Amino acid sequence: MAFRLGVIADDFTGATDIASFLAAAGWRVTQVNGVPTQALSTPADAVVVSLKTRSCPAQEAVSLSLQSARWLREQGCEQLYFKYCSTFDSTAQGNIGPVTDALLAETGQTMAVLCPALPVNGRTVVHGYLFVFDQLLSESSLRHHPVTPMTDANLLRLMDAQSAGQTGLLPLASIRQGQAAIRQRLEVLQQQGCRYVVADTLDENDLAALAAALPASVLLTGGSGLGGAIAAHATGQHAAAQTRETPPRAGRGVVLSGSCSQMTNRQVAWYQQHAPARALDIARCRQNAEDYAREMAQWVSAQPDFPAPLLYATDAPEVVQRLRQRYPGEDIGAMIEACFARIATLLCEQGFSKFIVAGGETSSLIAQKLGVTAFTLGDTIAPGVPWVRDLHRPLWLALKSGNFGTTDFFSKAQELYHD
Ligand SMILES: Nc1ncnc2c1ncn2[C@@H]1O[C@H](COP(=O)(O)OP(=O)(O)O)[C@@H](O)[C@H]1O
Ligand SMILES: O=C(O)[C@@H](O)C(=O)COP(=O)(O)O
Repeated sequence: MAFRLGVIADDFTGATDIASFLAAAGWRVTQVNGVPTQALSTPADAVVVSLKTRSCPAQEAVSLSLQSARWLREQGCEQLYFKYCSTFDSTAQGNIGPVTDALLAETGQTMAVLCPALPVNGRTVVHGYLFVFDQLLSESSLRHHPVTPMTDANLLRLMDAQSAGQTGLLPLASIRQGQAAIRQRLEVLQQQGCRYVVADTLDENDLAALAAALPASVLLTGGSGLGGAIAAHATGQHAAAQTRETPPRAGRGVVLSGSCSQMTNRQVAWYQQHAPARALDIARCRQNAEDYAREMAQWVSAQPDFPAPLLYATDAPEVVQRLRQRYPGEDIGAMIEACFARIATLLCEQGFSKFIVAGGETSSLIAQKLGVTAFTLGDTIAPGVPWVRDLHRPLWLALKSGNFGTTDFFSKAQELYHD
């Protein structure tokens, strides 16, 4: 069963993000979680594999990405797309570089394009520097990310540091001259020995120009912007008129926030004014994770009058930093993720059917521990954040990337419920 694009996403929020953009262009999208073991059974234009490989050891990320690539190609995928964060979230060791290198070796392609830009959410690339709205990545709140702090905005330097080859630039001037100039520039860079090409991108027109010009011989990597543009180029539509499923009002829900991004801090502060909210006590969680998770799940359960109480670990960068210093050498982030995942599992066992989750790592672990193996796409709450439903049961999730959505996001998600 041939299909156009096989996407390997390095976290679950990123996967639902790109799936929503591909679907918005009118493509049929199948989204599976983890390396699939069974053959594809439904016709699709794109298949998205969600992994949790952004911050795990590079070898593990490479292995899971290669297994996914092989499965996608066996199923008839024409072109691979490695989806990572629009803010290039990675460490000096990876995992964007090592996974890109492995995929190049696997496909026999000799060049990869790097296009994290997502203009609709303020991510642009100019002269190879990544901006978050009007701030350089390294001056934005992403410099304080608890797991992958981004302290350099130069994508060429970042890629050179974590990969085996050399990176060149496809400048805005070439992109704006159109297909011939783009291809010519790629050839020149190839002759100069570049394996990776950072694409400058300011707006949707630049993404469209790239989508039209990039040859099949180039490995596609980046954010959801280029993915959406490729689908739109194929269908001729940007926003296909489609009605998508939304969660029912009936059934209990919860908001679990494990992101410490600037936007999530605002969203948590806003939502605390509208619903019962409780902060995770990290010290107690550290002492006895199982008992503490049970206590928190009980607290959520004991708020039956509210459609979605909030539990959060979300905090300001200086608090996160202090916590790190207090427990040196401990992976506090992973411990908090595990606590949220346990709470989600306990609530699911009690019949909770709607989970609104903030944070990519947090969302990935929760979806894995809830045993969700495939999603079906629902309505979009904010650009890049759709509701998704477990393909096999009436369990709904809204998996929000740290920095996506407006201040009232958690309420906006619930405004889409249907009677
Ligand atoms: N108060 C806190 N102190 C330290 N780490 C935290 C705290 N709250 C959350 N974290 C961790 O920070 C990380 C946030 O990453 P993630 O869930 O991907 O959010 P984002 O989408 O903002 O990147 C997770 O590993 C989470 O467990
Ligand atoms: O591309 C993006 O920005 C998102 O899809 C994404 O991957 C964000 O990651 P998190 O902020 O860690 O959720």
